[in-house]
Amino acid sequence: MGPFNFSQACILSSISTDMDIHGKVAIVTGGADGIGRAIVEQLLIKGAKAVTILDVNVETGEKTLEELRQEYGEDRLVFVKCDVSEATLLEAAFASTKSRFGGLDIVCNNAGIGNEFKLDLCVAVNLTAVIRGTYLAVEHMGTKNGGNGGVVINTASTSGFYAIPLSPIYVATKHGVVGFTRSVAKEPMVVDNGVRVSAICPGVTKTSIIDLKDVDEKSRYGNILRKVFKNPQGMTPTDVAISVITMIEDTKYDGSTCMVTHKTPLEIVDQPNIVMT
Ligand SMILES: NC(=O)c1ccc[n+]([C@@H]2O[C@H](COP(=O)([O-])OP(=O)(O)OC[C@H]3O[C@@H](n4cnc5c(N)ncnc54)[C@H](O)[C@@H]3O)[C@@H](O)[C@H]2O)c1
Ligand SMILES: CCCCC[C@H](O)/C=C/C=C\C/C=C\C/C=C\CCCC(=O)O
Repeated sequence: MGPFNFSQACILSSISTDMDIHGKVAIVTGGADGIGRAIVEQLLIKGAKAVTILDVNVETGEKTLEELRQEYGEDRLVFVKCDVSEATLLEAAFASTKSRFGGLDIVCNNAGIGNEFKLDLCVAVNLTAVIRGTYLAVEHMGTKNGGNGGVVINTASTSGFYAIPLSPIYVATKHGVVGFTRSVAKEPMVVDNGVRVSAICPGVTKTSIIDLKDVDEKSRYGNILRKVFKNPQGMTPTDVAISVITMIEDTKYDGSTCMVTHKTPLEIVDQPNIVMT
């Protein structure tokens, strides 16, 4: 008898099928702007019945709501002001989405900030809220909880795979999302509830986050980081969102952490083959 192997012990017990987004209900955190907004739009293009945007930025959220409603219809989109770092607000937003639309099928835990000089907030938004949002998704979509199962896509980053000496805290949160996603995707309680969990790990993407506007001039490396991100080569938010849609639809991506950059198309990044004994 060989050594105990956690991965083998957690063999997936349910067989999942590809998802048709048409008619589905989704939540996208950080959906007011950038990559989140592009995910919302791609879900609507794919025929989602309804999408709830959760975002802390009311001005941008309402503008996005107005613009996307004009394009895709009044009844398919809701904006809920929600700071994802506040557990009670996040819980309430999941509950209200489910009761309003009669179900929930897709959750994109995407909200994030680039300002690592606010340590507690950076961890709360980029990591803790992703963990909480994943378990809320299981609670609301799980087959053992009266749901139909569903898909969770967490937004990590290519910086979830390697070191960036000027941004250790941001990088730590993204490594956290990668490790959490790989693990929770195989957690028996999650698998048995028919919920597929994966992470998208984009490289540099042209959004407001890379302006690092709220980073204090006096913070260490703040100005250098702003220079690094000035006129970068990078993807558009829509490039990333199209990859997210592929991951939602195709069960090939279940439990995966996938990189996409302006140089490489969507690609599964496997964890090192280390057997825990
Ligand atoms: N842009 C990039 O180069 C890049 C690369 C890799 C990963 N990412 C990740 O992609 C995700 C989306 O970032 P983006 O580039 O679209 O940035 P963005 O700033 O354009 O969008 C982020 C959205 O999240 C919202 N948000 C921030 N804090 C929040 C909170 N506490 N509660 C609710 N909403 C909140 C913002 O208001 C904004 O609408 C983030 O997790 C980011 O770390 C971005
Ligand atoms: C190189 C600086 C990394 C800065 C991180 C910063 O604090 C936060 C940035 C926020 C958003 C950008 C998101 C991800 C960056 C992803 C990859 C960086 C790739 C840099 C490179 O390899 O050139």
